[in-house]
This record gives sequence, structure tokens and C-alpha cells, in this order.
Amino acid sequence: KEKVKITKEQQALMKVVVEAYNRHQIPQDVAKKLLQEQYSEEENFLLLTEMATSQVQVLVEFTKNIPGFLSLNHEDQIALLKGSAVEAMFLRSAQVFSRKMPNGHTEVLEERIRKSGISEEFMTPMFNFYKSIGELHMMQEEQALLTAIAILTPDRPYVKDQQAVERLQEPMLDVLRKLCVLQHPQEPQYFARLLGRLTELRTLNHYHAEMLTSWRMNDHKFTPLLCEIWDVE
Ligand SMILES: O=C(NC1CCCCC1)[C@H]([C@@H]1CCCCO1)n1c(-c2ccc(Cl)cc2)nc2cc(F)c(Cl)cc21
Repeated sequence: KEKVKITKEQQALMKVVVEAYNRHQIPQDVAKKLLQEQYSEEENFLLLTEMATSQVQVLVEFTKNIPGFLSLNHEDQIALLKGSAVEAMFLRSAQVFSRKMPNGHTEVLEERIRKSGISEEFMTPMFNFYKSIGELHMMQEEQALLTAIAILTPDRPYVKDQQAVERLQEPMLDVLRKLCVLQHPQEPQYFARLLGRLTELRTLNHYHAEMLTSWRMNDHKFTPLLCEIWDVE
């Protein structure tokens, strides 16, 4: 049985990505806000657009710290950010939802989100994803690497030099694979399950614009940054 070993370079790569991920947290805790009180549909929509806007800014800062990203062709940097921003937002929402909370808090959180104004039809796919992320009990290293791997997806629309993106994504996949083997020796399929979540994330991509425009309220206002990043307005 070959001994899996993380090399010095891979340790260094992981350290850079995890530190960048932890440095760029979402400012105020949206879960705490939602647990404190029940907001109206308009207030929930405003909360989401504010949180999502600040998350995009955080995502850009995180991405700039991914080794090699700033050496990519500039149009490709934009294409990768635009292509992954919604997935990163759902991935972060799933991680927030899956955090260990005092008894009953997750149920309150789920209830508040179900009543926040999102159309019924999107609840099942969204919460199925949140629960499948929760079942993985991901470590922060795995969360950071998975987010970096999602950003460095070579086949996003409009990416010209896909090979250059693959050359950045592969080392991340290698170190994540080794980390999964070392941290979850009883679960040989754990790495494959993690990557399977990225496939599930892409399906949420299809829904996100409709989730927003079908929010139970009139006159949906988006920030200019969200209009850029999300296919709305
Ligand atoms: O603000 C949210 N998420 C931010 C986004 C940036 C990163 C941090 C988390 C939303 C809030 C939920 C209440 C209604 C207003 O939206 N949200 C979504 C969500 C995301 C996309 C759509 Cl279209 C619909 C709902 N899922 C969440 C799961 C959670 F656990 C928590 Cl705490 C909040 C969550």
C-alpha cells in the first residue's frame, strides 16, 4: 500500500490557500442575523444582495492569492471569476448552513430561509446541496481547496487558455486528493464525493438567476456588481 505523502511544496501551496480563505471571511455573520429575527421578504432579498455583493469582493481577494492566478491572461481571470462566483456563493452558504450550531438552531435557520421569499421549487435542490455538504464534515483545508478548485475550472465560458488553468487546478486537485486519503482513511471514496459536490453546484448555477427574479416581492433591485456577475437585469 503506497504511503501517501504531502510534499513540502504541497504543504506550502495548501498554507497559502487556507490562509487566504480564512483571511477573506464574510464580514458580519448572516446566520446570526437570521437566527435573531424573522425578516420580511424584501429585507431578506436586501440581505442576500448585500451579502452576495460583499462575498464577490471577498472572492476576488481570495482568488488573487491563488498561486499563479494573477499570471493568467487577464480576460481569462475575469472569465474564471464570473464563471465561479455563484457557485462560490452557494458553497459558502452551504458551509455556513452546515456549521455546528446549538440544538435547534439549524432548524430555525432552515425555516427562516424557506420563508425568506425564495420560490418553493428551488428549496429542494438548494437544501439537498446544503445537506450533502454538511454530511461531508469538511475541514477548513478541504473547504479552501475545493473553493480554489471550483474557481480554477478550465471549461468555464470564454476561457481562452484552458491548459494554463488546468496547470493551476491540477496541483490543487493533487493536494486535496492526498489530504482526503490522509484525513479520511476509512473512506476511500471521500475525494470523489467532494468532487461530486462541484457537479451538484453547477446545477444550482442554472437556477440562480430565476431564484432571484422569482423572489416573492415586486421590483427586485440588484447592485451593479451583482448585475455584472449574476445574469440578472
Ligand atoms: O445571504 C445569504 N447567503 C450568504 C451569501 C454570501 C455568503 C454567505 C451566505 C442567503 C440568505 C438566506 C436568507 C434569505 C436571504 O438570503 N443564504 C442562502 C441563499 C443564497 C442564495 C439564494 Cl438565491 C438563496 C438563498 N442560503 C443560505 C444558507 C445559510 F445558512 C445562510 Cl446563514 C444564508 C443563506
